[in-house]
Amino acid sequence: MEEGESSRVDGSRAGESDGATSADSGSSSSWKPSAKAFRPYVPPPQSSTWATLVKPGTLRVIVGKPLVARVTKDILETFQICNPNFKYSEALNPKRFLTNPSVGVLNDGHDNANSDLILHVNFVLVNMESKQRYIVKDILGHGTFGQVAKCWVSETNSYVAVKIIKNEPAYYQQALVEVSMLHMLNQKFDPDDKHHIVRILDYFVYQRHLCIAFEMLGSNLYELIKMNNYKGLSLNIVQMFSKQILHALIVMKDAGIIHCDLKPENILISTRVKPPEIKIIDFGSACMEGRTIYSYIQSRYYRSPEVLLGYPYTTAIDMWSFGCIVAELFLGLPLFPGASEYDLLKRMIEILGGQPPDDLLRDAKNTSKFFKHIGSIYRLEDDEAHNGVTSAYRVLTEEEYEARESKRPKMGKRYFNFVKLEDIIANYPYRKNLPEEEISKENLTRLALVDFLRGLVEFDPGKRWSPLQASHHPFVTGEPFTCPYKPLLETPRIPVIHTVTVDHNPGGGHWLAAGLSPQVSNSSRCLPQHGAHFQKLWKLR
Ligand SMILES: Nc1ncnc2c1ncn2[C@@H]1O[C@H](COP(=O)(O)OP(=O)(O)OP(=O)(O)O)[C@@H](O)[C@H]1O
Repeated sequence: MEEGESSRVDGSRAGESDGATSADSGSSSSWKPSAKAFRPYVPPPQSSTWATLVKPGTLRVIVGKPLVARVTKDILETFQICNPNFKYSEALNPKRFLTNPSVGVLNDGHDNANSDLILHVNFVLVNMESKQRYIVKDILGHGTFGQVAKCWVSETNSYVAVKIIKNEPAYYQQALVEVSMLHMLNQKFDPDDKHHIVRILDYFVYQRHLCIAFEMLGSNLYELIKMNNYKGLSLNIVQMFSKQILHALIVMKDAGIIHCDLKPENILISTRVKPPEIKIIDFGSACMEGRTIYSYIQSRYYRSPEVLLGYPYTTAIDMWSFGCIVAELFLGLPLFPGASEYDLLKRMIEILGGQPPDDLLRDAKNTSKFFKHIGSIYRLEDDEAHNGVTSAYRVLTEEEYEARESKRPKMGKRYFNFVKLEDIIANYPYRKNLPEEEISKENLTRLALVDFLRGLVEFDPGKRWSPLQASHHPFVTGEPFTCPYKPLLETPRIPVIHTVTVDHNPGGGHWLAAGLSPQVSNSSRCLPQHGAHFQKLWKLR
């Protein structure tokens, strides 16, 4: 049984293949009963229906596949011959629930105790205004905001993913923001679908649930790593995905949108195209730059230092998460798998050999939770890598943290045999089948990767590279890596008032979105530099 399967249905699997059989035909009249749904025929007492005859699957245990195929062929006619009173009624089919729990306790019995709409296979979601029907076939995922269902659209002969938001005002409102931001990104910033952002197709309210239809995508990057047994992906794939994610981040920065939850689970592989293409999904936590409301954002492993410390944040937080994702694609494991926020910060400090800059620590709200202000200047342990940077703050020891917070911080296992980023990347085992002559090329690309990551997982959000700057790095462009990359400064953006107006009456009405214009920025080039960091990088070869 696959992960998550047990939670799908009350015991029985809501199989994709079942759905596909029915869906591919596009009509319920050609529905073929599943072989799993049979038990040997027992003459019914009087008038009987399908529901009284069919109990989920015993026949499969008794007979093999070919026999099942024969027995199930013309099954309705066979039943009719055996018992002329037999009537088939699809309405009486046992429902295969996709929502768990499937007991209707809210919203006149439509919703379960978690405010989720109770779905079953062949449940029909309807946009009442356009009359567009979405036939639910399976569940693709659950999340904070609700459920995502795989739905068949017979008019287009295709599947779409419909996110069905929980029937609660806060989720409804936030989901409208997702609709509005994605619409703006799709229509104004990426009309030709070239920037790796999921397409929104429709939105409507059904049974008091906001439903958002998206293009159907495939597995996410976490699943890809998992399928690869948590081994890292090859550098050319990491490079290809990095480039595509940067495309999306450039557009998002131009639009002034912060995703706020970038992680491998929210990057999906499109099944439509070859070579594989990824798309960013889940704008359910997104916000506009300069209008940041929430402080508790980003999934922990991908959380930026400024969010952790409670410092005003910008689109740069997505670049931090992006850096964490790129490292994870290469390593197969998260770079900073913090078991707690304290553990997360300690890991950042250990791996990067530094700490957030003093001006950030001075102004951040949560500094005292993690740092001690020692007044006199403190010389960081890893001076070599940071050219003798000093600080007036020292990170608390575990004991000091415990004394302050009255609880011991959770500390996770260290997975890598090396501590520093450079060493972790350089010593990561080579792919099994890597030819000898490829090794020096691989080493050089690894150097480029370290240099690339250094610009992304940079403590200082002001120094962290923008997506455009990062997109010119040799690791992304494939140019030979000859020196540490120094991006050109970006032209400051002319401040634009970003307004995201949400249509509070969805169902096919008008879209109101932000009026923005993308800003053109300088391209970047690599300037030679021969600092300690560069020499250290070359030593790795
Ligand atoms: N367009 C899509 N195509 C295929 N699967 C999708 C699509 N959109 C979402 N999913 C699946 O549904 C899951 C949940 O979607 P999403 O992340 O948008 O919901 P959420 O409620 O915001 O989740 P979270 O709690 O992670 O924020 C995803 O992890 C993915 O597996």
